[in-house]
Amino acid sequence: MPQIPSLPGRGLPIQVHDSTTGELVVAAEGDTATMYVCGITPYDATHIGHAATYVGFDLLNRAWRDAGHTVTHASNVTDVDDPLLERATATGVDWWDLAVEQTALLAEDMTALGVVPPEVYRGAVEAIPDVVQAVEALIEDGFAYRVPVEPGAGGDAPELGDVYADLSADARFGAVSRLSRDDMVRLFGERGGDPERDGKKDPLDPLLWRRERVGEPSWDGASLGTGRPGWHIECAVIARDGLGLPFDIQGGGADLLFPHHEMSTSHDRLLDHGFGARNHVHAGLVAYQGEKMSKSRGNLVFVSALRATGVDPMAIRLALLAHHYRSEWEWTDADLPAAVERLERWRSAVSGNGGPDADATLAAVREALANDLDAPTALAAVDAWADVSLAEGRDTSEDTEGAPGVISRMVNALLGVRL
Ligand SMILES: Nc1ncnc2c1ncn2[C@@H]1O[C@H](COS(=O)(=O)NC(=O)[C@@H](N)CS)[C@@H](O)[C@H]1O
Ligand SMILES: [Zn+2]
Repeated sequence: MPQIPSLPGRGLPIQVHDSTTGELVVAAEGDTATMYVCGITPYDATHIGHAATYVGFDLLNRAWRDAGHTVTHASNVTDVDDPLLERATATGVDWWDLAVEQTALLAEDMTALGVVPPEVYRGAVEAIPDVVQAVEALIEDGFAYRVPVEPGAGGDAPELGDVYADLSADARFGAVSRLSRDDMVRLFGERGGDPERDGKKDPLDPLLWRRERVGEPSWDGASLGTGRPGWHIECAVIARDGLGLPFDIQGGGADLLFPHHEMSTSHDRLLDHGFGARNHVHAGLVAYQGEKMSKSRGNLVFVSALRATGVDPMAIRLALLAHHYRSEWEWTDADLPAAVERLERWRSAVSGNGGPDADATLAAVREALANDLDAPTALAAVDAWADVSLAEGRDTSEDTEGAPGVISRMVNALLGVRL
């Protein structure tokens, strides 16, 4: 757990951009601020896209603490899901070994990048008993139904069928993304859904429990029969159990708004008769070589590969912070040298005993972060302080004794950069 230095004074109430309304909202009203940030599907960890999203939400975590909130941050690892099984099969490795190894690599990379670890962190496999209970409750309430599995499916009592959520039970389905039905069906098909499956009441109905298939891992599903959890219900249950409902922020990259956050919010609404996340916040997707950095495309830049070159991970973090968390941007090989240079400047600027007054810079950084986590503006404020501190022949008589200490503690606590 990285130590977060205390700072003089207190930060402002943090406002973030809510994807549903497109407006700035106060991220947390109460003393305890709660956020669920979706974790990785553990293969191809940790690429720059993952890191940009997690550093983005780490800013919210840190700014919330500076504003006086107690933070409960929950997250998951999707350590069983079709893409993971497919990758394990394609590369001839055991899927569970792959999940364990990649989850450890993510943790190592996040630690190196100074990301504060979540208080609640659960794997899909570990959460299966809770998912089973939730799916049984949804069936009980008439909010879920079964679809017969194809002949030859494995497991006991295959006639029990796969379990799907009945979205018609949720009058507010669609309220999160506000997409057209056509867009929903298209995105659902592109991102792990099965709109064309026969026997479903509605093509958008999402899988809650997939019955055992020959060659696939499966677990005891009590009255559901053996099988494994669907994707969206996993996050709905881990968030509900880890944070309680409603929680303040559901977060992730922009590709999770639909279907994943729409569906998991719908499940929580049905499980808790009305609540889910108060607001939904999404990070812009990072591209590389002209396309979104993604596992399916394989155009990936890995944090661990950059670290292996000996570059300071704090420079990687600064390279990410140079872009607003919601912006879509392209990683280029020039990003890192620019960040290394900035890191070196900041380090030499705080190396003296005194320095220009730090209070105005602290206030400017707090104001920038309170305004939808505007890291680029915050970095510019520190750049300005460093420029004065490093200016040739400047008049050091106005120097404030503790200024460099305030700056380095602030850069650490609020930006997560250790100088
Ligand atoms: N190119 C990218 N730029 C920014 N964020 C990205 C990028 N690719 C993936 N992410 C984000 O990284 C996080 C993990 O992505 S993931 O490994 O595919 N895993 C999942 O989306 C699910 N395990 C969430 S429950 C998600 O929030 C996703 O939106
Ligand atoms: Zn999720």
